Amino acid sequence: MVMQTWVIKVGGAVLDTEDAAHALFKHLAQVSEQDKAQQFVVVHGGGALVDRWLNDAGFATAKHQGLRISPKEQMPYIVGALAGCANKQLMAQAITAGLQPIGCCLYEAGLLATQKLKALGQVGECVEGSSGLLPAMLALGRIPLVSSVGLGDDGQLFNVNADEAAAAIASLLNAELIFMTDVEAVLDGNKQPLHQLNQAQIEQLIDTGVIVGGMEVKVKTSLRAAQHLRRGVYISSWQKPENLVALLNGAHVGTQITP
Ligand SMILES: Nc1ncnc2c1ncn2[C@@H]1O[C@H](COP(=O)(O)OP(=O)(O)O)[C@@H](O)[C@H]1O
Ligand SMILES: CC(=O)N[C@@H](CCC(=O)OP(=O)(O)O)C(=O)O
Repeated sequence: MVMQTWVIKVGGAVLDTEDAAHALFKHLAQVSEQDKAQQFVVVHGGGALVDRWLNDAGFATAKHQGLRISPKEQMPYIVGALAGCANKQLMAQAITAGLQPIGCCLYEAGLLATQKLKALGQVGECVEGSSGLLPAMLALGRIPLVSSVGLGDDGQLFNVNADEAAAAIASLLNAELIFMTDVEAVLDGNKQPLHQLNQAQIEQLIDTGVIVGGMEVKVKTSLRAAQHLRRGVYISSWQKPENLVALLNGAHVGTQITP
């Protein structure tokens, strides 16, 4: 059987809406049950949880072009929130939805991390590692649930943006890539959904301040991934789990970022 692999990135805000992750995983469980030729890797964020944990610990936190500046002393909280709390809470939702997840971070998935830019502290970017375990997990019929915490070959911990982590994993597996965020689509200046975006349109929307913040990282990462994978990448919302099913069935919902 020729398997089609999907990397589904779920924004961490899904944990702040009761039952949202459970509903999303239930839809995924149904598709898995119906179509054995599709396999899934879920990559998750947790930015909102990191905000709360850092605030509770008395730290100020700031972002530079959508990336959280990550000083070394904040890493225990960042790693705890992402690879600990968010990962395990999502596992719980996946299990009760009927899936058999395996929680892990980028290292087990086959990616190493290196420092992105000195000024950003422990913000990492992915480089290919060795002997990733994702194919083995998938062959066992399990769903890898990957946090965006990275490790360097020198043992340093890194905070990788979860959109970038998902794109790196899609590239590693030559997989289809879907971003499930908290908006149904990328919106234009009049808050209307955009169904398709290419490089020139993206640059124009960023230059005019229509696409900002987390969405700027997401569309830039999507464009790079689409160009590398040589196919469209989708952005849709976990608030509409039926959209995920539609995308897995080849329908066109949300925003398609074209190479
Ligand atoms: N043009 C845009 N269209 C849609 N959302 C946008 C746009 N510009 C900025 N955003 C913001 O980006 C957010 C999604 O990015 P982010 O919070 O990083 O999501 P996630 O946590 O799912 O990765 C939206 O909730 C919205 O506030
Ligand atoms: C470097 C960087 O920005 N890391 C992100 C990782 C989590 C993330 O990306 O979470 P969402 O997908 O929920 O936004 C952060 O610390 O917020």
